[in-house]
Amino acid sequence: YSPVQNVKQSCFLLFLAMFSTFLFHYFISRTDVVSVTPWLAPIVWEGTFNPTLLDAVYYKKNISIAATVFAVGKYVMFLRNFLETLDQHFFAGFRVHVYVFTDQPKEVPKVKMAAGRELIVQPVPSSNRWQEISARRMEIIQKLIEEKIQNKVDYIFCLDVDSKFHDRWGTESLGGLVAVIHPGYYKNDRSKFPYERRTSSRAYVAPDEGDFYYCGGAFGGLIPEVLQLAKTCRKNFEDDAKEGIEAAWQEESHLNRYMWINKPSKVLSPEYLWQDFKQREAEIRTIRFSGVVKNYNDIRPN
Ligand SMILES: CC(=O)N[C@H]1[C@@H](OP(=O)(O)OP(=O)(O)OC[C@H]2O[C@@H](n3ccc(=O)[nH]c3=O)[C@H](O)[C@@H]2O)O[C@H](CO)[C@H](O)[C@@H]1O
Ligand SMILES: [Mn+2]
Repeated sequence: YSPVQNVKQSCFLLFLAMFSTFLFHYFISRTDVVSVTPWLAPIVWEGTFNPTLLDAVYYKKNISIAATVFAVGKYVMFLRNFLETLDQHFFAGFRVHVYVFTDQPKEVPKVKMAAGRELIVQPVPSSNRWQEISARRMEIIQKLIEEKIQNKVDYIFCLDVDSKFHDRWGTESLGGLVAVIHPGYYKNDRSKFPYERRTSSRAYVAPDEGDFYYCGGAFGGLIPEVLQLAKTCRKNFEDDAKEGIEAAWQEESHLNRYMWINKPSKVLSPEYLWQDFKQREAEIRTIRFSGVVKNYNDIRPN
C-alpha cells in the first residue's frame, strides 16, 4: 500500500469525473439555456444536436432548399458578402436555390456557387420608402412560391441581405414552421417585446400574449407553411394599410402575431441572427449569421 499511489489514483478519478461532466454539458446537453418551448418545439443552440447525424438523415431524403433575399436601392452593396458567405455555410453539400430580388439586376455580383447550387436574379420595383420595401417581401415570397417553386423545393428560408454567415446553418434548422429569436430581446420579459400594441392593427399582440420576440430578418420552413405565413402577413399588412395603419415593425410585427397564433415547430436561437454591434454573450457559443453594422441614413431611401 502506497499513500502516494492512492492520492494519484484519487486525483485521476476526480479528473475523470470532472472531465466527463464537462463533456456531457458541453457536447451533449445545455443547462445554461432553454432548449425546448412549452409546446415542445426544439430551440436550437450549439451543443444540442449532432450535425453529422442530422445531415445523414436529410441526405437520404434528397431535399432542396430555397433562400430568398432582397436588395433594393443601396442594399445591393451587401450582396457580395452575403452570397459568398452563404455558399460557404448555408446547407453546405445540399441543393440550394438562392433567389435575389432586386431593382438593379445588372449590379448583382456574379458569385460562383458550389456544384448543385444556383443563383437566380428576379427584378422587382424600387420604392422610396424602406418600410414598403421591407414589408412587400411577403407578397413577393407568396408569388415566388405559388408561381415558381411550389413543386420544386422542399424548404425555404427568407433572409435579410444586410448580414453574413460565419458558421454552419444547416439541417438542424429544418422544420414545418421555423422562427428565429431576436437577439435584442431574448433575455427580456414579454412586457418589453416591441409587438404592435394598438388594437386597431391586425398585428396586435395583447400584454398577456406572445411567446418570444422573433426576427423579421430570418424565418422559414416547409413550402406550404411559409406560403400560408406570407399570404396571411401580406393580407393583414394590406388591410391595415387600407385603414391607414402601419404596424410598429412592419412585416416583423405581423410575423410575430402569426407565430403567436401558429406556433413554430422549430425555434432557432439568436446564434441564427446575431447583430455585429452587440457584444457576444457567454451562452452564444457560435454566431452563425449576423447583421452587419450599417448607417441607416446612408443606405435607406427615406
Ligand atoms: C434583423 C432583423 O430581424 N431585421 C428586421 C428589422 O430591421 P432592419 O433594420 O434589419 O431592416 P433592414 O433595413 O435590413 O430592412 C430589411 C430588409 O429589406 C431589404 N431592404 C430594405 C431597405 C432598402 O432600402 N432596400 C432593401 O433591399 C433588405 O433585404 C433588408 O435586409 O425590421 C424590419 C422591419 O422594419 C425587418 O423586419 C427586418 O427583417
Ligand atoms: Mn436587416
